[in-house]
Amino acid sequence: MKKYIMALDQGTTSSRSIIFDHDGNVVATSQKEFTQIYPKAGWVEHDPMEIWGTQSGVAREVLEKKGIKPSEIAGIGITNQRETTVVWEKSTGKPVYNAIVWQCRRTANICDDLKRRGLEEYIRNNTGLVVDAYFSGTKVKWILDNVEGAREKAEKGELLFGNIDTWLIWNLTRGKVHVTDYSNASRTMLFNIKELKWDEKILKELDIPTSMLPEVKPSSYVYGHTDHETFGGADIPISGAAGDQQAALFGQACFEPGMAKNTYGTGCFMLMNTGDKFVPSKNGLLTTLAWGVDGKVEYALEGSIFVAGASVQWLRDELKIIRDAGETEYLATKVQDSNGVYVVPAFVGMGAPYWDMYARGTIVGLTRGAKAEHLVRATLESIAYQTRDVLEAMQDDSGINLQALKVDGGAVANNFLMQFQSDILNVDVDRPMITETTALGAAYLAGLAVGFWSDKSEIANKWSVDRSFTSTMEENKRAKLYKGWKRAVERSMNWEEEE
Ligand SMILES: Nc1ncnc2c1ncn2[C@@H]1O[C@H](COP(=O)(O)OP(=O)(O)O)[C@@H](O)[C@H]1O
Ligand SMILES: O=P(O)(O)OC[C@H](O)CO
Repeated sequence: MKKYIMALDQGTTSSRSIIFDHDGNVVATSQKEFTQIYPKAGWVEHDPMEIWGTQSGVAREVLEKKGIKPSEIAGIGITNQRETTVVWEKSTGKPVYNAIVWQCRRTANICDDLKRRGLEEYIRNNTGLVVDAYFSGTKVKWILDNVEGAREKAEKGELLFGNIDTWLIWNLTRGKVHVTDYSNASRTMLFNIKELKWDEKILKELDIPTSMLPEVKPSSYVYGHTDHETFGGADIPISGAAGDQQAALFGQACFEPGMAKNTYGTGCFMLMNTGDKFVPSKNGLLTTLAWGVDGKVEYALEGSIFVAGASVQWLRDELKIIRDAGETEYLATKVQDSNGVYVVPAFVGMGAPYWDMYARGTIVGLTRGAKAEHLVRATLESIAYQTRDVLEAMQDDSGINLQALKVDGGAVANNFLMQFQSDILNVDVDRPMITETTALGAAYLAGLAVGFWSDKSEIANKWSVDRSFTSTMEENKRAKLYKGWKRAVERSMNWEEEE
């Protein structure tokens, strides 16, 4: 009897594996951080072999932890940091270069060139995305243009491209399956989300051979089975895949148009389900595919914030003023306010709604009395302010005023942040019982494909709230604080100069 679903959650800073039971409860978790590679300012890479090594390692470890047999797993759901680009050799499975991470800014000049050539509108209308170094398309071009011999091999059909979902499925099946799902495809800037196919015009403009691209499939679908050697003899169906932010939208049961969630991880990503409609944004949001389920695709509006929890890691790893992320809550509440200090964590430029590849981080409002606690508090507050920026854009684009925002991700453990978030939005913030909604969403997608769960309504019934945060801040104060944030953002924009 199959009792469980396994989710593989390959995030920006760690690989996680979580086992869920039929009630959607977490049975066991295993997690491993991996190396962040910063070869130059603004560049970010990962080692694809380390990604595979940590991810397959935690998958085996989580089974061992509870003595669960692979044969008890009904299906595996994959969810992943999106946009991060791997190119590898078809014959050997060897990457030709490190994975270029979504945060990496190295292709800003390729993007500027696309803009100069007047392609911005075409790209926005057909992929739903803004032209930015964030997405995979220009990263693939960079690899083909800069890695010796890569372009010739690609043209001979010897190289494959994939985001992390594709890379993991390729390895789990030992090179048998080269696929992606609609949600991940929609983040490449190469996929036409209206026609649901790879966009020939963009591929031509970026000089990317079609033979490198994975086949695009639904998000709840049996792509293949684990190879015998990967899971000690078991052929487990790999039956779900979605980009981590879309998976979180699914895990939060945001199945109806107008339902939204915000995930606080390395970055912060707010997505609103817009049903079967491609809703264009006039406020700097993205239009993206939420998933392909039940024989159709659904769309979402997205506000992507590049740095959220990562700024807390910066306090820990670079400034060394905290030892662990959890300490920030205590330190932030030791002071009344941020003492006029604003931190704008534009470490890798600014995403929605500003889209400035040349913005860089800044701290403003320092006085002689500014203490470490103020800096910690201002860092947490910056996460909430950025969220307000995208919420305002989203309400305007969708014409829907949110009554409550569902939240999830590692940083929602921080009660100060959640309260300040509600205060600065003047919207209730609902934290669910299970905050591992990214993994849960992937598990649901996988479970639906193999009949472990029957339909979306069965899943929707499992969602329950842990704690609701309601604003207690006066409107005057809210407006004053937010005005200061907008001024601070202006100071950080257009800072880095093109080489
Ligand atoms: N109590 C906390 N307060 C603030 N930030 C936190 C807290 N706990 C974790 N974080 C932040 O949350 C992030 C981890 O969340 P997670 O959802 O695992 O991210 P990801 O999937 O992007 O790797 C880290 O960037 C970390 O700094
Ligand atoms: O790894 P996370 O959770 O920060 O998510 C990264 C996003 O998918 C990038 O688009």
